[in-house]
Amino acid sequence: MRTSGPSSIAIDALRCRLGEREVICGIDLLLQDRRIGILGRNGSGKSTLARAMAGLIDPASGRVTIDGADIARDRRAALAKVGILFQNPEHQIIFPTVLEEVRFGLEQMGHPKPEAARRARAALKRFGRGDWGGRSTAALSQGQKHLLCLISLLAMEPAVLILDEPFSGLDIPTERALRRVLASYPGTLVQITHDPQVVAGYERVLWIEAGGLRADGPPGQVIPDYLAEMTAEGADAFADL
Ligand SMILES: Nc1ncnc2c1ncn2[C@@H]1O[C@H](COP(=O)(O)OP(=O)(O)OP(=O)(O)O)[C@@H](O)[C@H]1O
Repeated sequence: MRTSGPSSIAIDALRCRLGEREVICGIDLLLQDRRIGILGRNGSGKSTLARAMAGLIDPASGRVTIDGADIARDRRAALAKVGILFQNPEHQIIFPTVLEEVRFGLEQMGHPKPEAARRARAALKRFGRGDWGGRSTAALSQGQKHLLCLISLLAMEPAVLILDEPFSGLDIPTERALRRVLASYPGTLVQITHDPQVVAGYERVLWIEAGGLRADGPPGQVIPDYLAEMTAEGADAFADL
């Protein structure tokens, strides 16, 4: 892999609107850690922040740069710098065959077709799926589709990989297999999750609340406060029933 250490993700006075709503309300962060978790309740703005970090949302104001590249404005740089894995692989897979799917991102990065095909085959082989090239993407199982999305992203060797709860709904062996693939990823991983356990071993955890940063620090500091608040709210809600 090209990347060997953490990238520098700079989020400056970021505000994002969806329709009439301001969903990210002024976030400033400098992230230089290899493993970063993002926690927060439903609707707090985690996915919107992730999309802005991947350059998929044009901020209302402020900006996100990764290693100096403005991710929303410089699409070619964005493709090399950052990849994002969504919860539903159906939203990510667009080609009828596996090889076309893996090759596409590489072509978008500017690799000529033969080089893109060579890299795509090499990536499939690296993950023990050298025989998948001609397979129909529609015929893959859910777990296989997740793996294909992961291989397609890793083939592009992004400096930063953002995971927007990609493994919810997978069975335990499939999730463990995909996590093993990710554990060896040398670049920066940003993992969005509701489950603090998933990011307990990470270097840094961000807690997003109502579009802002509620807490930021090592997991040992942020997770207990997050759990205490979520548990207390759960108890209150139950008392109201
Ligand atoms: N297209 C849209 N137009 C207007 N508001 C939207 C749109 N998409 C999402 N929102 C709202 O923006 C807020 C943040 O959504 P976002 O998906 O970023 O939250 P989240 O923390 O990822 O939530 P979850 O954990 O449920 O996935 C939510 O209140 C949501 O209802």
